[in-house]
Amino acid sequence: MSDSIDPVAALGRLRGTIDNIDAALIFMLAERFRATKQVGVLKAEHGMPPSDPAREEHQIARLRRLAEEADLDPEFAEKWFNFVVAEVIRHHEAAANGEH
Ligand SMILES: C=C(O[C@@H]1C=C(C(=O)O)C=C[C@H]1O)C(=O)O
Repeated sequence: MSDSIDPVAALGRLRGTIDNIDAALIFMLAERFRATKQVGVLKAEHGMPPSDPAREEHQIARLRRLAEEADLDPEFAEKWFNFVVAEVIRHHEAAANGEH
């Protein structure tokens, strides 16, 4: 019966799950940036442009498909991707300017 649920305990359990997911996201983002920073160095060393719009277009299409499958708003998935890529490009430009 829902009356027998302790709402404070339920909130605590859900927040524990949220905190674990937030921690996993931070670790995954750190790994992603570790990889993209290496891409930035590679591009800087070989005179390649920081951004690759064709690659990004493919990634966005793929992420939107995955988001739909996962019942996540594809618009949000695209916004998240563009937010992360903007930071990646900033790193790549810094690497190209010898700031790494
Ligand atoms: C990491 C790269 O550089 C940029 C950043 C991307 C990303 O963060 O996924 C994708 C394409 C590029 O605009 C790459 O070219 O693979």
